[in-house]
Amino acid sequence: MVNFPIPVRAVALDLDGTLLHTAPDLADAANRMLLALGRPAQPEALVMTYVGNGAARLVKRLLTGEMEAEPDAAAFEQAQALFFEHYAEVLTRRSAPYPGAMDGVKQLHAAGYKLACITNKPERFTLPLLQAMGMLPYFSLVLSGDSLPRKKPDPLPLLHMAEMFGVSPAQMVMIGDSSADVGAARAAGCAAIAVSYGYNRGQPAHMLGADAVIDSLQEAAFLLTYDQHV
Ligand SMILES: O=C(O)COP(=O)(O)O
Ligand SMILES: [Mg+2]
Repeated sequence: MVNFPIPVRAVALDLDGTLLHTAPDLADAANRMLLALGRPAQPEALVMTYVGNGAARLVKRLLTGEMEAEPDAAAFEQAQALFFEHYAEVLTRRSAPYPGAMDGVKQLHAAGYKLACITNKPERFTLPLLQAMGMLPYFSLVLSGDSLPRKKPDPLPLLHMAEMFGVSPAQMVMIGDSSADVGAARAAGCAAIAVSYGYNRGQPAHMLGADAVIDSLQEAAFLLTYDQHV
C-alpha cells in the first residue's frame, strides 16, 4: 500500500479510455471494416470492451468475438488494412477528452511533473489525435504501441520513460483505465492510479488493484506531491 500523497516526478497517462473517449470512432471504423468484409456490425458498447491492447488485438477480437483468439493470418491482414484505412478517416470525428481530462493534464503540467502519454495505440493515430485535441504540447514524451519492441502490460515503455526523464520508476505513476496499465506499472515498479470511467474490458476499475481509483483526471494532482528527493 502506498501513502498519500504519492511522491513522484513524472506521470504517465494512458490515451484511450483515460484521456480521450475514442470508442465512438473506433466502433465506426470497426463497423466499416466488418461491413466491407460482409460481417455483421457490432455495438459500440462491445467494441469498447475490445480496446486497450492495441489495434491488432482489437481487429482480432472483432474477427473472432474472443479476447485472445488468433484468426486466420490472411483474413487478419486484410481486416487490419481495412481497419487502419477507415480509422484514419474517422479518427477525430467523435473522439473527445473526458470531462476534466484537459484541466487535469494542465494541472499536472503546471505542478511541474514531466508528462508522458503511454498508449498501445499505433503511433500514426496517437500523434494526430493528441494534436487535434490540443493535448500534444503538454507531453514531453509520447510512446505508442509500436514505438518500442514491447507494449503495455510489458514494463518496457515505462522503463524507457524513466530513462528518458532521468527519474527512477519509483518516482513515477501510471494513470490508466485497464489491466494493461496497472500491469505495466506493477512490472516497472511504478505507482498506479485507475480511472473509473474507462474501458477495462467492461470490468469495474476498482478490480484492477490500483493504488487509487479516480473519477476525473482533475483528482490526480491531489493524490500526488512533487518528489524533492535527489
Ligand atoms: O488498444 C488501443 O489501441 C488503445 O490503448 P490505450 O488504452 O493503451 O491507449
Ligand atoms: Mg486505455
